[in-house]
Amino acid sequence: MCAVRGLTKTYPAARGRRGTPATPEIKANDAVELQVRRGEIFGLLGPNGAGKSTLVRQLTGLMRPDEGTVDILGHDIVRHPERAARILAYLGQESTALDDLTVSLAAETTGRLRGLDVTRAREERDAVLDELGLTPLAARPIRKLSGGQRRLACFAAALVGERPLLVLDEPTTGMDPVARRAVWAAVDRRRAERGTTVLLVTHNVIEAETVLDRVAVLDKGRVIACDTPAGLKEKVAGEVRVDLVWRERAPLEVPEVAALRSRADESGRRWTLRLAPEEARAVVATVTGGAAFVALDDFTLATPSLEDVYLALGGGAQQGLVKA
Ligand SMILES: Nc1ncnc2c1ncn2[C@@H]1O[C@H](COP(=O)(O)OP(=O)(O)OP(=O)(O)O)[C@@H](O)[C@H]1O
Repeated sequence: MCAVRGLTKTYPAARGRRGTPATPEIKANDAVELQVRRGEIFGLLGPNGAGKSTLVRQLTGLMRPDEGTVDILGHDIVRHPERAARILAYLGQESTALDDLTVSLAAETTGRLRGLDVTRAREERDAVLDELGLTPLAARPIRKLSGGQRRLACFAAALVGERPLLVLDEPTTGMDPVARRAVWAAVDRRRAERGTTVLLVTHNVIEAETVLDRVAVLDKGRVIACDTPAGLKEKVAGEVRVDLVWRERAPLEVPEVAALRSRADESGRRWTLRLAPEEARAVVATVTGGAAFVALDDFTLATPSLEDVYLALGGGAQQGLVKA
């Protein structure tokens, strides 16, 4: 469906103007390889600045790579970037030229631009607005909507005049749970009924875990892991996550607690530890008995989530985990 080989993109260095520092060149994508299968919901996960948006802008023909190839449904997108618009729908992070239109007209116009006749464009517009619960907002200009509503309206427009590949860059940012569910239901429905393939950029690992078939983790422009969520989780399967929430503060006067501190990620009253199962048992025994227990508000033990994988991989410290 979509094959990316050796994709490399470097943003050139910029000389600083008066008072502003110069910026060095940045290799935003470094020999990226990806294979997305038909009908798959494929995720691109990675920290800020990992190179996800740069990658999708090249896949969608909006930016030319320095090196490498992008093949989507047999089309060479690097040589023929204009073909991308015929085979994929792209929802970028930025607001679009549609912002000045009403929700209804944005959806209809997108359909018309994609070659639908007026009747068909209006039928699809009405169906998609209804599906996403946007009918009450149909007459409102997109520019005057809330952030989450605007995002949903742009998503709706992207769905009119169906394309076999949907490329969504952080589609649910700013959305409330009802809108998020509507988005994932719409994505799932298209995949089930029409075999639509979805490439999804996200930071939201918890959300991603439930919708993705496979995920590539990007860090500093390179793919450092690519597998199913379950496959990725196996890589940290030896670990258990222990969350300790203290009532007011950690009882550092208890030597066992003080000894744990260097291994904990601290966030307010919460300590998060990633431990081998037997260590986790020992920690639970310590904090649920004696002086530490008095200071403890809550604790949980959990098997690894995709978020743990993301954190384990995100630092780029475990590059040995790459799996093609
Ligand atoms: N137009 C640009 N000029 C110069 N550098 C850029 C440009 N766009 C992005 N970069 C740099 O390239 C790197 C990759 O950026 P990119 O936007 O692709 O990351 P991302 O993974 O999409 O991040 P985020 O999750 O924050 O959206 C970053 O270091 C960024 O600062």
